[in-house]
Amino acid sequence: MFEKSTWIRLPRNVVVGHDVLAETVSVVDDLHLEGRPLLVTSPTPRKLAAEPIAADFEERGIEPAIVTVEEASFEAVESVIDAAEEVDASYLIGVGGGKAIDIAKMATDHLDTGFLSVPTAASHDGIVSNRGSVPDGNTRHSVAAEPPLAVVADTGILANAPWELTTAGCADIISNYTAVMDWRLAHRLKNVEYSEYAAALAEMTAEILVGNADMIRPGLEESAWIVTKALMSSGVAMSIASSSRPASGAEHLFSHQLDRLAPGAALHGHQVGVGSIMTAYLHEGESGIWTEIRDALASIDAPTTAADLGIDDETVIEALTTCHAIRDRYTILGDGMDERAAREVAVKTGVIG
Ligand SMILES: NC(=O)C1=CN([C@@H]2O[C@H](COP(=O)(O)OP(=O)(O)OC[C@H]3O[C@@H](n4cnc5c(N)ncnc54)[C@H](OP(=O)(O)O)[C@@H]3O)[C@@H](O)[C@H]2O)C=CC1
Ligand SMILES: O=C(CO)COP(=O)(O)O
Ligand SMILES: [Zn+2]
Repeated sequence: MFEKSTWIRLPRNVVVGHDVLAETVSVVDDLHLEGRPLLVTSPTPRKLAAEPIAADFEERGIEPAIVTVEEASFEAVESVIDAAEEVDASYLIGVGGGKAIDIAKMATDHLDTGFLSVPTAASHDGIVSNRGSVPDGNTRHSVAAEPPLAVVADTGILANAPWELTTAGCADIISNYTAVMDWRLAHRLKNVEYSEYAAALAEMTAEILVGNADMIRPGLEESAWIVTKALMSSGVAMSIASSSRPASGAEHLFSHQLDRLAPGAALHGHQVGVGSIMTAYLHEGESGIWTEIRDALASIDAPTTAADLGIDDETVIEALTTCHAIRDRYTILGDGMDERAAREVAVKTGVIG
């Protein structure tokens, strides 16, 4: 008897383009959301986007509340939950980079309300996904969460964000190549649940981005459009899989370990990009796509070496040889890399000197 079932949760509206920030209230109307919104933002995006959105609500006679978070932490999530209860918020709107959006996402999970995602930086694929990532003790990887009810991605704001944030988002997408390689390996060796649709979508997202890498340049809204669509697709792949597997393999384990060993040294996407160069080499060897991944990252000024990340060689080796143990997720790293082997792959790929 066929008993399989799945529940794929996706945003109802994804609005991307020039000046769409001004459509946020209309997006709320289209969701038939009533009551008072709580805007969750951080200092820079507050002026850029949260306050203009608040003004639009006020013009409609709705008095939004705004809470500003300074760092990604569970204390910040708690403060947002308290603020939402205090103002009796009907729904949340995360306005900012990954920090503001993920804190809104995690708080929403607790409050059982919906939230909108208004990214001001195309810095990683959490802007539309059903995954939330707030550092929790030693845990740095994402946990299951509700995807946003809607996403409003203003390409003008995204194009004017610091270029390094956009290249981090690009690198996070490019790393889908190796994430899917690990997912397929885990499925073949360990019978890990696998979705060809989610894998194909995640891989295609990386292929399209790499194929358009030469069109991705600072300050161009067209570039922001390409990157944002890729981040959306990657987030949808995670929602289809109900897992971050389509977008997170050994390259992410490496990055999460760097978050512990060298906190704040580099952006998430940049770390996973460098990790992807090395894990692609582990999967396919000298003649594999590791050089294409490295060259695609280099073509958009994303880091390709430890030095580019501002992380010393020994920390890279320590992360590479220990990161297999931080999560129950089978990857090409198996039960852990030998130090000499780690040094060899890091040197051969040019990641360390
Ligand atoms: N859910 C998921 O799948 C994932 C979630 N994450 C999470 O996302 C966070 C990392 O995302 P990231 O976006 O790098 O972090 P932030 O939200 O901290 O943004 C990075 C920096 O960019 C600034 N900023 C944001 N938008 C703009 C803009 N338009 N113009 C100028 N500056 C801007 C922020 O300002 P300010 O300092 O004022 O905030 C901050 O200094 C982490 O908390 C991580 O845990 C990471 C990967 C995956
Ligand atoms: O960053 C992510 C996907 O790009 C989320 O992956 P993790 O589950 O490894 O945190
Ligand atoms: Zn990522």
